[in-house]
Amino acid sequence: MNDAVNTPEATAEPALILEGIEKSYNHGKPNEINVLRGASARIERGEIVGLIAPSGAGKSTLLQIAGLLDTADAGQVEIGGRLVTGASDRARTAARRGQVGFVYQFHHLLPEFSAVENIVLPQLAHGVSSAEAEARALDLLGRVGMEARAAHRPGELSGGEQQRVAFCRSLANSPTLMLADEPTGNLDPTTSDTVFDVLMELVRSTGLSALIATHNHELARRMDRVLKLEEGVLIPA
Ligand SMILES: Nc1ncnc2c1ncn2[C@@H]1O[C@H](COP(=O)(O)OP(=O)(O)OP(=O)(O)O)[C@@H](O)[C@H]1O
Repeated sequence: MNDAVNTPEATAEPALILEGIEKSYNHGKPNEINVLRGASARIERGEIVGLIAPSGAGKSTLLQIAGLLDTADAGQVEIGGRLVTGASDRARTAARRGQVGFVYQFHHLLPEFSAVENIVLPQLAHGVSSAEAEARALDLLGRVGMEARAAHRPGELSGGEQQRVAFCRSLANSPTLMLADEPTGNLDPTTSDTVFDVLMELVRSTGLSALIATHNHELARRMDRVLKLEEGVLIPA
């Protein structure tokens, strides 16, 4: 196995710093809801951190802000040592595409393309040559035990296999940080267990940092440490 895909540097800045993140919805209205009330966290390079929270506590909101898909009302986000709060939309988009890989509960793979093509396409959009993109896609598929399924379309794969491909796609452009929102939440418990192991091995073998939200406390315990989102702040679990 080739470990050169994304090796963290010992002296590198933390992968993610969240400082005093606040977020409300329906601001100023009777139904205003203060979801995040000063959430702070620091994820070092190569660290895998679990995020647990009761339903509706604001886990998806937090991940979207950390991944620059949404903006906070207050507080700061730093990715790889760069302060991205207050940066232009263009700079935020560049930081998101270059540094963050997302994994969702549902795979969102393109149904008309094969597994390998689903991982190649984001790289082509990033200016990588097709030969290089295919080599990287096949390397990633090999890491999750899917090399024999590379030519299959999502509809020809099981739910767990589809999710493995989605993990690879999230790493297509060599991010430094993976953000995952219930990455095995739509799978049956046994498959979820196995596929979660595959995800952990993939993250570890590529030296990535990750923040992985799950309702499953057993899965959370497999990570380096766990944060709990409670009353709008992050506390050690
Ligand atoms: N765009 C929005 N407008 C208004 N309220 C919203 C919006 N998005 C989320 N909320 C509310 O903010 C709260 C947090 O939502 P969020 O989706 O972050 O929770 P969650 O912890 O991810 O929940 P779950 O585990 O059930 O997915 C919820 O009460 C939700 O209804």
